[in-house]
Amino acid sequence: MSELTIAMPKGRIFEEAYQMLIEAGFNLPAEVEMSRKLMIEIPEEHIRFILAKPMDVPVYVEHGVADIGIAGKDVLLEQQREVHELLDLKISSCYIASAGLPQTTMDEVAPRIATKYPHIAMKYYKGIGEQVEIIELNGSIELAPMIGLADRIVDIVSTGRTLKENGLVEYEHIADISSRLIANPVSYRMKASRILDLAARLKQTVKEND
Ligand SMILES: Nc1ncnc2c1ncn2[C@@H]1O[C@H](COP(=O)(O)OP(=O)(O)OP(=O)(O)O)[C@@H](O)[C@H]1O
Ligand SMILES: O=P(O)(O)OC[C@H]1O[C@H](OP(=O)(O)OP(=O)(O)O)[C@H](O)[C@@H]1O
Repeated sequence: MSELTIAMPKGRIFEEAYQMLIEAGFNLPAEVEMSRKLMIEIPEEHIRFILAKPMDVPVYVEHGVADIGIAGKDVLLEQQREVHELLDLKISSCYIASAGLPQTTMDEVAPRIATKYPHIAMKYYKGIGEQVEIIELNGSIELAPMIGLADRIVDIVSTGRTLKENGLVEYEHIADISSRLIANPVSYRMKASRILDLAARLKQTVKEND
């Protein structure tokens, strides 16, 4: 059996993705969930996990050091990498929206948009014919309009709690997001049967209304 290297995102996607693999019948030790190891071999399953930052998963897969990986659609839309998207796992569901202080307009010549998704934001505003200035941040995006750094933000919304607690309102719904199974195109050809088997088993565990 060929060996499969799987890039898993650390953080909020990991637990749900890991549970899906277990439900799909993979014999994975609980140690994987607790461990601080960044590379974990599971010889009985001919699987090796790489635990990466969520934004880096498509990098490992594109370069072929991981055959497959699990990544948020937000990351895939932002990075536009050469990877195959095989399956919507329907976990870590959320959406990307624009938001800002209540009753503000976008009247400025080039409104300032704070985001950690500069490509998604630029593409969205270009698509609606709005010229904007993008201010790239790495987190706590909601601070930007509160403190006068930006007119709007483009960010993930899940429960809406962060917006609400910071006195912001949502303006535009930009894209629905969930986690996807992705594959390196060469691995997909060379290890087709293993990858297709894993994708089919995972597909059976997808919860339609997650
Ligand atoms: N509030 C949320 N609810 C559900 N899913 C989310 C939420 N925020 C992000 N996600 C999804 O989970 C993915 C990873 O989020 P996570 O917060 O673990 O990573 P991150 O923001 O890169 O974190 P960090 O930089 O803290 O490691 C995102 O790419 C997105 O697909
Ligand atoms: O609608 P909610 O359920 O409140 O979730 C949305 C928040 O979750 C994410 O932040 P995260 O927790 O990843 O922190 P960050 O600010 O460091 O990106 C996102 O950037 C929002 O701030």
